[in-house]
Amino acid sequence: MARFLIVEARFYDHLNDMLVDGARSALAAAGHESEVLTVPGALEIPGAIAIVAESSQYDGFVAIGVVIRGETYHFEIVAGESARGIMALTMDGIAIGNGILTVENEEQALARADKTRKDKGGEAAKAAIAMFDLQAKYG
Ligand SMILES: Nc1c(NC[C@H](O)[C@H](O)[C@H](O)CO)[nH]c(=O)[nH]c1=O
Ligand SMILES: CC(=O)[C@@H](O)COP(=O)(O)O
Repeated sequence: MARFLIVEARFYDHLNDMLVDGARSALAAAGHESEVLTVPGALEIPGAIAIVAESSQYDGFVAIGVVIRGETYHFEIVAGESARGIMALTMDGIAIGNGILTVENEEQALARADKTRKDKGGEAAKAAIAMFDLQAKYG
């Protein structure tokens, strides 16, 4: 049994609830514990994981968020930089699954957040577990 922290950017409540539900279900199904930490937006997720990882309290992290394209270049910044930050932490050896949706509209987000459909929260949790398992074997 390992301990995972789900770091969620609570930007769209209903979509977040669905993604977190999928992540928690996948972690529980694999026999792992999970807690949830909420941050304002996807750009805060990598920094939050970096801070909490210093404490060594968790074995892995699941990043959860939703970025929906608006009218400006902001979408590219939030989508790209959150992924870049998470990737950098992954290369530092932190087990992370990236469940930040980067979509054109709410319909796309709903299909991906729903755990009976694309279940991207559950998928990210399974990726975090896979990276944790890899660390346990080779780390
Ligand atoms: N537009 C979205 C954001 N934007 C907010 C940023 O993530 C950040 O919180 C702000 O710039 C302060 O640093 N965040 C999302 O998670 N989703 C969006 O669609
Ligand atoms: C992430 C986004 O693109 C969105 O939330 C921001 O919208 P806008 O570009 O219309 O300010």
